[in-house]
Amino acid sequence: MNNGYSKKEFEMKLREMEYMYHLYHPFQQKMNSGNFTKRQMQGWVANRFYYQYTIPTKDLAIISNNPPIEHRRLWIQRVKTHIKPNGALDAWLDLGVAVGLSKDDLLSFKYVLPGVKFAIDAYLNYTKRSGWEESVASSLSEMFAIKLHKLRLDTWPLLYPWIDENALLYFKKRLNDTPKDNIHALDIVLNHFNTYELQKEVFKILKFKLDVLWTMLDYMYLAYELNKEPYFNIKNSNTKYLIE
Ligand SMILES: O=C(O)c1cc(C(=O)O)c2c(n1)C(=O)C(=O)c1cc(C(=O)O)[nH]c1-2
Repeated sequence: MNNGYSKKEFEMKLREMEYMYHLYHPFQQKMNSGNFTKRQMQGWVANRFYYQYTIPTKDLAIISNNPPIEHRRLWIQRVKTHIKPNGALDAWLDLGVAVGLSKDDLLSFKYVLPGVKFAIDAYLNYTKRSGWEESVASSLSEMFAIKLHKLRLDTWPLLYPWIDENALLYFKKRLNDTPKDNIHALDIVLNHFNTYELQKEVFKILKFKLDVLWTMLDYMYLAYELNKEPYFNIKNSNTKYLIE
């Protein structure tokens, strides 16, 4: 074992960590079962937009940490798929409009809860100060996202018929791009982290990322399920995180 897991075993161990994925968070489970109110859907879409918006910045931070040219070439594609015209970010803005928000609402980030922002910023800051291979490892939670994107595409038209089906394009796009992104990221991680000590580090990194995703939903649950947004108990606090 001191020599580390084989690539196959290592990948299996990483995939086993799926049980902590935000798929199993009660807020996400409520969304998946079709029981979200319109306000909860709006809250999720507006808060998640900050994640979407940060992802390409995070990918540029990875590139700024000097991966070899062949990896830079591939990694820059991730940035492009998100920020190009009619790319993933535009698709998420369309989703926002379909759930009753304006693009300006999303781009102002006025509904982003502080706890959600702190969690996402922690991810971005991690990639700014870590080696590029470590940061690539932190993207691996995306291996588990494919199931979620597919589930939303399959079930939302029935569960949430008030959302225009064309606005689900974001999930279609990610279903197309995520498998390619995952193969590249996993290839880097499996090759680079090739001793037990290094592999143990990757388990910690992936757990950190799972914590980021779970924590985002904790704060949304507090605000949109339990109605305890920041300063909720303070009279005249004039809180601006709530969506009417
Ligand atoms: O809807 C989801 O549950 C989900 C999760 C994740 C993830 O696990 O980080 C990503 C995405 N979606 C996603 O759409 C996306 O573009 C993405 C990029 C990354 C990353 O860390 O580089 N994660 C995710």
